[in-house]
Amino acid sequence: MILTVTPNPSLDRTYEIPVLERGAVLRATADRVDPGGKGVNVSRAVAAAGQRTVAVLPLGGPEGALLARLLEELGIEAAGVPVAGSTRVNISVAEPDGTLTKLNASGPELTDAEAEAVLEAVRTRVESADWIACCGSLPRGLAPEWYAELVARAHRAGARIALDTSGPSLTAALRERPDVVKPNAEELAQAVGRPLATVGEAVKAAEELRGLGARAVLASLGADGQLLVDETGAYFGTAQVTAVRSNVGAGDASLAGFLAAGGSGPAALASAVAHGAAAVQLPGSAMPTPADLDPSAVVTTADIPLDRVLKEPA
Ligand SMILES: Nc1ncnc2c1ncn2[C@@H]1O[C@H](COP(=O)(O)OP(=O)(O)O)[C@@H](O)[C@H]1O
Ligand SMILES: O=P(O)(O)OC[C@H]1O[C@](O)(COP(=O)(O)O)[C@@H](O)[C@@H]1O
Repeated sequence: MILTVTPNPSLDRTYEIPVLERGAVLRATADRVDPGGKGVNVSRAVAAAGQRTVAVLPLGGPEGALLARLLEELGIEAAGVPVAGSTRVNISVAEPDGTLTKLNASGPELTDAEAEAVLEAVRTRVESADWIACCGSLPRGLAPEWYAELVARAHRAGARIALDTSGPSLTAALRERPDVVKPNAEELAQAVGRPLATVGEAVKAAEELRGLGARAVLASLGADGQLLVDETGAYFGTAQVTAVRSNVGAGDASLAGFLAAGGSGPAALASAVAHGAAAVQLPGSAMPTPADLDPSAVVTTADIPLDRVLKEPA
């Protein structure tokens, strides 16, 4: 079972509009609402892959009730922790040329007791979890060390941890030796405090995160593919994509693919790349099912193109 933890989940509302004009009244041509937050998306993708998952998340207010209902409709088991504040709504505005503008709310402030209740919900399920994926930003009220505490407690209980977060909460958790961290290029650059222009610079940065405590680093580099750096070496994976429709949640789909394929080594990297490539070809934050995957479009290699200039430097 893959347990996910999303301390700051969301309802993701996507509006499609012809063009985004500041200061104007804009009419949407279509809109949709998806259950969101990075761990929730990982659970959606793991469930779509046909594997068992439980999503631990604080839920509050009418938005929290709707999020719970949407997860139920998808058949995803949610371990909801009731909180006083309302679950946030994040807005994405999608234009026909593929430009996506995102507005993420800060979400409710959690009390110390609510934050502890989330950790407790994890503790009671840790024994049945093959992996615990801890994902996304921390809501107000949680100290930057909250993920570090979660990693430490889960490790003491014998679980493996995948961590997808950024900034101080990533840095603080590294010393507790998470089994895999999944930064995107921007988060990787931020973590090492310098820009990344080539695949080789990204490999160096990932090695630095290992030096700081991460056992393995799965770095997603947007259109440039993905890197896995672990104790056996470094591997690079790419996949051909014909048309990008929405990259919302592509990193979450990748992490789900990685964990669903065992969570280590080049075969798991190939699964991560296949899931990322499939996710960007689907609308909104839709997560790929096995029918959407094209493993034949994926190439992985230990012969890393170190000098390759990143299309999206970070
Ligand atoms: N423009 C793109 N073209 C092809 N693949 C993409 C593109 N954007 C994302 N992907 C795939 O999805 C993965 C995750 O996307 P990325 O943007 O790196 O993560 P995140 O969503 O965490 O920011 C990439 O490593 C890649 O496999
Ligand atoms: O926790 P954060 O960093 O605010 O991000 C939350 C948002 O990220 C998502 O999980 C999507 O991930 P990406 O923005 O990385 O594509 C949305 O479902 C959610 O609205």
